[in-house]
Amino acid sequence: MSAVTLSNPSSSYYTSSTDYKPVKLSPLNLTNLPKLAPTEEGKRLAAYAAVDANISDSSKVIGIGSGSTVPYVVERIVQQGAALNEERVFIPTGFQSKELIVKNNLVLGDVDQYPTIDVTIDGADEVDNNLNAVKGGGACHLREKVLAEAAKIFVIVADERKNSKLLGTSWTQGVPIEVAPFAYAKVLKNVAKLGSTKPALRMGIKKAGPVVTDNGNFLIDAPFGESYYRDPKELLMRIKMLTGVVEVGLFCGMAKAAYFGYSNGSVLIRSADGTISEQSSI
Ligand SMILES: O=C(CO)[C@H](O)[C@H](O)COP(=O)(O)O
Repeated sequence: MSAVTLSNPSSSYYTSSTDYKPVKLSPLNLTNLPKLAPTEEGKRLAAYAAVDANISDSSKVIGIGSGSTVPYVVERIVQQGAALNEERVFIPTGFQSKELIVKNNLVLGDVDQYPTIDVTIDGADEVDNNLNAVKGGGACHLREKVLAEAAKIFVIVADERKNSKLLGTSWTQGVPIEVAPFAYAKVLKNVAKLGSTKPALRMGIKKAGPVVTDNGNFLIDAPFGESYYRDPKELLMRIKMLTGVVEVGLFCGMAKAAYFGYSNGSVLIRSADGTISEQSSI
């Protein structure tokens, strides 16, 4: 992979800010890695950059999130070496990440044993300019939120398609809401009253009937108009107050940073303190 520096990125490409002045970080050295399709390349870049910057020798309890970018997170952690990883415990956010941990011979733990996690790295469906995220496209957001909240450092990794100014721009299927099964019809009515356009029970593919989460619950996808996404925290609180709702896939004010991998070989890093950094790769 050749070194790419985005010398003059269009501001709207990355951020709504017109005075886009990224801090340039030293390049990621990724020589001798197999070539991937462009989007996969972006996911791998984001994951590797996030692991390198956030998982150090002193990170002993690590939360592993869900989604298509997370296998690259585990791949990079494994590359840190068996000696370091033998001293670590890995906490999964669901079936997929549990499998990743076990198949890579990492030590499996759970959040009830380790209610304080050093670092959790997770994917997202969409992230806005203020690091608010929609999660739950993979139906794991209850455990994901517990692990994000338990973590001293919570970091999001994704490819460039997830980088938005405002939630609801690219992720149009709505806010994922985990609900107690017997209450789903009532919650559907009540999210509609809150202003959701066409909320729907998420149905299984290759399974008759609704998606059932790892916690035995159902999911509602509740789309909202643009104005609601301008204050995602308010929207989160209003949905969370509905009786029967177990957890809402809006993560507000939780992430320390989001790493977006671009198919041109660069990573954009948005931090909670407002810093925007850019890392190329060689
Ligand atoms: O929140 C999630 C699961 O609940 C995932 O992190 C999110 O859906 C991203 O998945 P992918 O990388 O496969 O698009």
